[in-house]
Amino acid sequence: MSKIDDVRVNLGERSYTVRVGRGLIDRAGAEIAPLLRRPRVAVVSEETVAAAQLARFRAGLEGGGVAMEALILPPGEATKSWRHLEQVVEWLIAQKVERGDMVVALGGGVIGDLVGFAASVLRRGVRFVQVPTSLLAQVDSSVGGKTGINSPLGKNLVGAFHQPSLVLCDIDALDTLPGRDFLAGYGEVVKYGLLGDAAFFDWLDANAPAMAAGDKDLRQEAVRHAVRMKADLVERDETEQGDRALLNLGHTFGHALEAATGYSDRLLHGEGVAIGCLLAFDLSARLGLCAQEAPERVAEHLARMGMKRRFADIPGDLPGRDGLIALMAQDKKVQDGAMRFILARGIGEAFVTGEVPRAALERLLDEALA
Ligand SMILES: NC(=O)c1ccc[n+]([C@@H]2O[C@H](COP(=O)([O-])OP(=O)(O)OC[C@H]3O[C@@H](n4cnc5c(N)ncnc54)[C@H](O)[C@@H]3O)[C@@H](O)[C@H]2O)c1
Ligand SMILES: O=C(O)C(=O)C[C@@H](O)[C@H](O)[C@H](O)COP(=O)(O)O
Ligand SMILES: [Zn+2]
Repeated sequence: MSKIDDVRVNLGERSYTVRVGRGLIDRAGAEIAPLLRRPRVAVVSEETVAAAQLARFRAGLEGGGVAMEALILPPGEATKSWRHLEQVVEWLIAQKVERGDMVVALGGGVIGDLVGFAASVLRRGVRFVQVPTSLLAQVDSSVGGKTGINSPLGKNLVGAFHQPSLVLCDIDALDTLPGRDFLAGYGEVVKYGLLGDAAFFDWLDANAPAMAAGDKDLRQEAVRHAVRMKADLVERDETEQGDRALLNLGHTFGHALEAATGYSDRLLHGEGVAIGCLLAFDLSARLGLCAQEAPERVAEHLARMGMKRRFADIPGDLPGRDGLIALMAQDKKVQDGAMRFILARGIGEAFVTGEVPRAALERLLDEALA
């Protein structure tokens, strides 16, 4: 058996382990069974992931003596909706999932966020296991307990904090992930270096091309490192009263762009995050908070990885500057009606601030839209 990295998320009675390694789906039953009161689970996934990974997951469960029923939803961001939340909750009720039972989210961040939220409201809260199958879900969305759905007015505006009981990050699952989705997930990976770990950014600068090309040891190391960084922030600030907001680097811009593009495949979440991170560094340099060299390095890195980094890389029309600012004003970091941003003093040195003059924001967006 190849090496498994265990990252513990210490949150008192809500503590859990994130297991990172190869082959975890193939032995899902053995991994999950110790948590079960009876040997069955309710699995929610989506069509693309089910085609690629469900047979493996079912065999893995059965190998450990665990039976399953599955609900398969449509893929894509639009599934994080009221309609599909109702569908999941009603299906779980019809399956007679009890308070002591376990729900499993098998998929990317869309399924993890939706199913985690359904689990948080079902019978006032049932336990769930995250089996993240996208890079983004492995490094970010499966850890930390943020669950929810989108509103047409903004991303993740309806949701709950509900921590999983176990997270299984199977690096082999990434074999079937399309390249565009791998790079979108990489947007969240590089975010960790940018927000708080310049040495990790340097490591990514050297290793990310090989990682994207398929090197599994590098993938495992990147996932482990990112999960450890996220666990540290979540342990310090579970419900985002302070430092956890650093994980939102790039998201004030990115979420507005996702809403503006109708949560469609014009822009994936991680793509919006990458564009948003570059904007945050650009704004930081314009405000004299960091050297101009910092956004230049970020732009060069994203370009070398073949990632979207400008508004012009998003197909179709975008709203004007004021329309984008109106969408940004729905951000959950808004306090007393004022927007707050994650800016940076350099690579790896992000901080939260409410002090961004409106004129600077307008100039930034005008130039980005030109
Ligand atoms: N809760 C959090 O802390 C948190 C953190 C970051 C992002 N998010 C949310 O996560 C979502 C984005 O997650 P995502 O990028 O995983 O999107 P996703 O769930 O839509 O998955 C991306 C694409 O990859 C496909 N896919 C996933 N795993 C696959 C596999 N192994 N093989 C083949 N195809 C596979 C999916 O079908 C989909 O088309 C957004 O809604 C975002 O808001 C939440
Ligand atoms: O876990 C967090 O905290 C994050 O901010 C991680 C983000 O990558 C993620 O996209 C999160 O869902 C955004 O949170 P939101 O509160 O801005 O909706
Ligand atoms: Zn994100």
